[in-house]
Amino acid sequence: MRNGAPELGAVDGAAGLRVAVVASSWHTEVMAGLRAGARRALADSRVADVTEVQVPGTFELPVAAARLAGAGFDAIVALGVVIRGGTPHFDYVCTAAAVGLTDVTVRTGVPVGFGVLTCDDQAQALDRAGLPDSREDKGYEATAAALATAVTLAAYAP
Ligand SMILES: Nc1c(NC[C@H](O)[C@H](O)[C@H](O)CO)[nH]c(=O)[nH]c1=O
Ligand SMILES: CC(=O)[C@@H](O)COP(=O)(O)O
Repeated sequence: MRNGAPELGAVDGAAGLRVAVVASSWHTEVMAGLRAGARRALADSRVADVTEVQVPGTFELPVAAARLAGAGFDAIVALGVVIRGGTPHFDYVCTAAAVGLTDVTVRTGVPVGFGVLTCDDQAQALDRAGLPDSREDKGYEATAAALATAVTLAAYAP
């Protein structure tokens, strides 16, 4: 079950896009799945111009996305994994990432795929990581969303 998400597949018209994938470094097994899912989505859509940037944590995704959005990329994919601990820190990291990435995409007009898992535990994260036993592939989903948005909005250039 994919919770109503659209079917995953190639994005027509995306082949010539210049795309940056920015990934955080926490929770390496889950992150490997998200990054692989993003690469599958890019390959399915025949996107060849791909730049990968790594940051320490999910909190650092917005500043990296902002810098990349100003560097001429057509779409950005932000990948991160935040797993709840014993304090409210989880809420602050997740909110900062969501608000920060939203600000970047709206302010710059560059589509940003939100590939940040915000999970209560490791099992939830693994189930959404696009790994062999995962039910969902959030890395693929976020990438396909960014590509599709970039293609759609190209017709409405500012
Ligand atoms: N707990 C998680 C973090 N925390 C680190 C922050 O993202 C940030 O790097 C730090 O506060 C320094 O600025 N990051 C994740 O990506 N995932 C977590 O579960
Ligand atoms: C989401 C996090 O930052 C997490 O590592 C914090 O764990 P804790 O709340 O136990 O400090």
